[in-house]
Amino acid sequence: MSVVHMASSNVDNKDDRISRISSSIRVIPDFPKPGIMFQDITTLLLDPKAFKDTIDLFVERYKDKNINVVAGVEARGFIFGPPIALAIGAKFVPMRKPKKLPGIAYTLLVHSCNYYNLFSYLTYITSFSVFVICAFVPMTYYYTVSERGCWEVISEEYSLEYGTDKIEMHVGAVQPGERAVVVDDLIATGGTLTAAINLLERVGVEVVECACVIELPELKGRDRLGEKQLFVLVSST
Ligand SMILES: O=P(O)(O)OC[C@H]1O[C@H](OP(=O)(O)OP(=O)(O)O)[C@H](O)[C@@H]1O
Ligand SMILES: Nc1ncnc2[nH]cnc12
Repeated sequence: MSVVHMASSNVDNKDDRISRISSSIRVIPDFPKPGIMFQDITTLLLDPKAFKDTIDLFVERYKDKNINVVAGVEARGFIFGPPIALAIGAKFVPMRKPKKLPGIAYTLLVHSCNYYNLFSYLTYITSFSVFVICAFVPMTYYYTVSERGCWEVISEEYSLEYGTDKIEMHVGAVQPGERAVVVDDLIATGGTLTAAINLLERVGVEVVECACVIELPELKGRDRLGEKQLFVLVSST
């Protein structure tokens, strides 16, 4: 296995926590596709000191910045985001992969995909009508009149180093004017973080910064974020 050396990026080079974090990340060549040097953070999680140092460095940066929301991108942002959110007294908002969050649009979609022949179609029409009367109307009332907004899901598509994907968020999870940090394990092309920023900004949230453990500078994800600040602990060289 070839070793990719990591160098500290945004944080103080003299902080010896960085070298421990850096050396705890395993690099796996040709995964999941030939040519990809996969940065595997599962080995960082096996080292409690490196894991704690990682969280501490983010907490030190964000604890006095009046952050209300830590948004974590599925899946690996769900590992680093929650401990940061708890430590700085912010809420954690999961940005999920498609069809994981309950929402009106997906309930209808799932029903329409399951009916193929005429009998089933009639059954579908009947069940759909019952669904509209029994569920849709109260649900619409629930999220428009009650102002909870919990059922509305918004999504953004994005391209990756090795494919395309989509992330989704519940609209009612955040409020206009709240201040957010978006957390993920790694920035490559910047597509994922850009999609997360777009989702939050569409509902009026101020994205203060993005925070990642690892940056792959060759893929120029930082450029894709434009003016948005990016804080990373280690950078591949
Ligand atoms: O900067 P980008 O080019 O957008 O790539 C970075 C994203 O890629 C990885 O996730 P992946 O999509 O592989 O999903 P996973 O965490 O569910 O494995 C990583 O955890 C980031 O979320
Ligand atoms: N090289 C890489 N290693 C780990 N996760 C990634 N996501 C996108 N590129 C990646």
